[in-house]
Amino acid sequence: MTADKTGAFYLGFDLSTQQLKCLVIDQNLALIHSETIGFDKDLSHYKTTKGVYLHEDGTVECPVAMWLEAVDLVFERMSKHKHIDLSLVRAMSGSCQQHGSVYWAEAGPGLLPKLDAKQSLKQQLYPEAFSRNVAPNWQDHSTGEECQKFEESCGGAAQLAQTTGSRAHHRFTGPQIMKIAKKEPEVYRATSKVSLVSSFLASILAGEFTPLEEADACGMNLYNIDKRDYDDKLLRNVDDDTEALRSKLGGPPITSDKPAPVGILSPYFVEKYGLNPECQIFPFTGDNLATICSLPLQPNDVLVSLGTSTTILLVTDQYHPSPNYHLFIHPTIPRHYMGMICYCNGALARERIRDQLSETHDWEPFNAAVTSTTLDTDNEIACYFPLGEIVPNVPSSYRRATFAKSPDSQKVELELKDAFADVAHDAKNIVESQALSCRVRISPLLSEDCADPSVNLGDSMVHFDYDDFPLSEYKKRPRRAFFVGGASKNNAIVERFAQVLGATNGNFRLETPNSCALGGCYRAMWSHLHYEGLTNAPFDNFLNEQFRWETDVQSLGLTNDKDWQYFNNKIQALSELEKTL
Ligand SMILES: Nc1ncnc2c1ncn2[C@@H]1O[C@H](COP(=O)(O)OP(=O)(O)O)[C@@H](O)[C@H]1O
Ligand SMILES: O=C(CO)[C@@H](O)[C@H](O)COP(=O)(O)O
Repeated sequence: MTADKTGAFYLGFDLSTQQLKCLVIDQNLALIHSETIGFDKDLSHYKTTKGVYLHEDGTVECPVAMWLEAVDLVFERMSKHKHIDLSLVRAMSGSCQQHGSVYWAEAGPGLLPKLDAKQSLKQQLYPEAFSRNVAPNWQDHSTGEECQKFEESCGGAAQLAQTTGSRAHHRFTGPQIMKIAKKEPEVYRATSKVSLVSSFLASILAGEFTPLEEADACGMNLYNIDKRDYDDKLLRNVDDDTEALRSKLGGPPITSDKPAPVGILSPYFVEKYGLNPECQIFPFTGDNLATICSLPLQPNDVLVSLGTSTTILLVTDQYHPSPNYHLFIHPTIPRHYMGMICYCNGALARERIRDQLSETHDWEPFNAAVTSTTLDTDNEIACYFPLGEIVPNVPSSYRRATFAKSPDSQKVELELKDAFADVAHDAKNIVESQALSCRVRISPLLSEDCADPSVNLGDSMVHFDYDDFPLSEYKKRPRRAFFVGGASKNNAIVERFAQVLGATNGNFRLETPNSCALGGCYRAMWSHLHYEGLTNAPFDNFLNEQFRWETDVQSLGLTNDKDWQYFNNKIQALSELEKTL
């Protein structure tokens, strides 16, 4: 398994909420090894619960010293592994939980290049290097006031989304830094630099402070995506002295325009763990952004994650922001964006209906209803939100209706119902309406040339979230759809989603439990080869050619046009139904 001396290894990290993971791939993109440090288990002296400290006021934070220990521990374990020759590692990259921030003291950045391999990272950096011992975590929801201020400062949620790609969110770094500047002014004054978790880890590995990475910086509510610069109006929410804040943020973020290392691996790791002294460190990014780098996703491809929540990630060249989803600059494809739509009611809502059909929690009766060709739901539409929903942004609610086209206009008329004929209808309708909601929300993010010329939807107007659209907007179909997460194992659910989304170039299922760390490996490899002049292929083409299609994905075939068109009829009905929520 050890690569020969002419071979190469690439490392991809994932510093997530509950663990630090490191994956090793070889030059053929084959996974060689995966090492995990679980925070609660391996570093139990920090007494974290699922990697964090939870406080009653909604504050959620992580101990920075724990992350330093985890970095030493992961290398220590890998250096003892007889199948991995760490001297062959050419490059590293990776991802981290998004939005979290690390606060460096005046002395901090200066300590990084002086690390002594005979001592640990923690001994040398903690606590002197930091002005704060803990980093806010993305689950924090203590910044309500700050979020309100952010939205007011630029004219509301829609305007903030227009400028930064997202409306204000508790977890976003700008409101988090604002809270610290306001409630802990002495800490803020003592802070010389602020890192995102991603640039913190890159700084430790490179042995020097490295600026933020632009794609991850879009998760701060501070970065003006159009101007590709921090927005002074938004910075002023945190600090009137915007120049001082820009300096704390480490100057302009690193862009994806041309892959270049943020540094060479710190001699600390070379000496201590036998790594290659020429190993290049490439920018680290947020975990969702790295996930899209784990697949050969090209513009207009979508990744549908059917986990506890449903999350859609897609690559787009369309900057069409909305307060209901997020847009980030793409980490590796210039002039492209990653759209991210997070639904709250995914698997758990489906499970409730499954359990009404089966006391033993068996999916079979649910699946039989979803795939049934005799169960007539043609004129039914419904929403099932046992929890408050993000998309659309509504409180917990259930709505069922039958619908018909009005005889004298293009309008659709609904008749609200308390229940359908039986629960089997709910099973079919929940999967269809969840998928249809995804279809209408991704459409504005797909390129104009994704429109299917063979269909005519007319120009009646429909309303979703903050926008009115002509129905013709929904002629667009994604290129390819990739399904991941727990429910992607279920053929009935995945096939229905595939029909509704109507990808034109195929549907695929993946088994990628480590997708963000894998994305880091691929980014490290491509960046290294590109930087050394060994490839000039753009990231998406490079990965498309190298990707291990036979082993890493299962093709689910093409969507039948008629199956996709069947759902055209329900778009107006869904729009009308959502108006009643
Ligand atoms: N065979 C199945 N059919 C339908 N749903 C399933 C199946 N297996 C798992 N799931 C769903 O997957 C969900 C968990 O997804 P998973 O990706 O493992 O979790 P997470 O997003 O929390 O990492 C469960 O809540 C369950 O509803
Ligand atoms: O906040 C977000 C995305 O906006 C989360 O997706 C976190 O980035 C998740 O981190 P982990 O649970 O993977 O650590």
